[in-house]
Amino acid sequence: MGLPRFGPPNPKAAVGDDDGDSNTKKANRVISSPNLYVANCGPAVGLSHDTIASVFASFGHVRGVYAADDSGARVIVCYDNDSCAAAALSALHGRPCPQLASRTLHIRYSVLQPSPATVNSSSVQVCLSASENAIPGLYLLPDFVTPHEEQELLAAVDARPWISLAKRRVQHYGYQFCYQTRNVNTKQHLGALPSFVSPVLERVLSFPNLSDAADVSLDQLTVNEYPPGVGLSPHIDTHSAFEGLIFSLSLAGPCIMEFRRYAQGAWFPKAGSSIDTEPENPENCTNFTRKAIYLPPRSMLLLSGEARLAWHHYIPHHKIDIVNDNVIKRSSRRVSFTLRKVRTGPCQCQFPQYCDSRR
Ligand SMILES: O=C(O)CCC(=O)C(=O)O
Ligand SMILES: [Fe+2]
Repeated sequence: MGLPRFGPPNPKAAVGDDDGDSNTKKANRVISSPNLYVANCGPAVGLSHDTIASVFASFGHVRGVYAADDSGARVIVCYDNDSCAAAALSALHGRPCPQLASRTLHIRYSVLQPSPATVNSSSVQVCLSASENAIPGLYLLPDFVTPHEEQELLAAVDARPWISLAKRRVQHYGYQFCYQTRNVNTKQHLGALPSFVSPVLERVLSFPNLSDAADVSLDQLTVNEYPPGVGLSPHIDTHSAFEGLIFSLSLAGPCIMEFRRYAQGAWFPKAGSSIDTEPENPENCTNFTRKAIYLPPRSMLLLSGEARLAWHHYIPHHKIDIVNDNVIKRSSRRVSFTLRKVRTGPCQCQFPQYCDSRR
């Protein structure tokens, strides 16, 4: 389930701002909350959530400290009641705090935000290994290619034409992927996968965790190049388009990948619409379980079974990721090689609510 949601503070709710604005002061007197929005404070400025919690705990029981956004320098501190928040605000706002590296904190009351659009994905616990993440069928192998091989793969794709999408660039091999239908045209074979990817394909054959029956005759490659701050919307790779194993090699830079298991399956019909109309954007749906994993450069991710068929995967649109209180900057680009096998018959999986072959 998503974490508690706290919107940005009401701009009229600032307390102690010395702006002499009588409307602001009036608003300050009437608005209070057990939640504080604290700026100039967070992992990006060297203050862990635990350290922040211990300082704010002098004013009452702290229920939690959450990232307020993806800056790493603004947090939400939640108390049990308004009076603790008021005491912390009046003691700590606007002056250097010796226990927090003498930073001057800027504190306002925060308000609960009803819109799901601001769910803060940076505050989900990010796992460093697939076993810790514990989604059946998800595997991550670090150092799948060497730094030298990484440079060769990047040089190979940079020597070939990129297709520019709105926010990122792509290349397709084997079969063209169509973003409108989220499918491939199986009648239009572009040819064998290029030779620069052969060492990767060979190594995939000995990927641990593959069953003897696994079909790893991968025939479709999509190369994605993400600039910093660009991610990918939540999606399940179309069941009818691709078989059950999806490999994704990360190159040049890291990211986190979030996984969401939606209670309503993969189809989000808008209220009043028929099941055949355009699905609602899953980012507007809130009823899901979430997990996240850190993908370092040169690692290979395998999505199989439940992880491939029933969980949406998503790359948050962040310039930094917060992993165990550490701020990890997205580099100037991340390039991924997604390797799949195009499906020829309908999917007959165990997850009909996520399967377009059953619609
Ligand atoms: O960039 C990645 O690692 C994932 C790409 C992806 O999910 C896709 O192309 O469907
Ligand atoms: Fe995908």
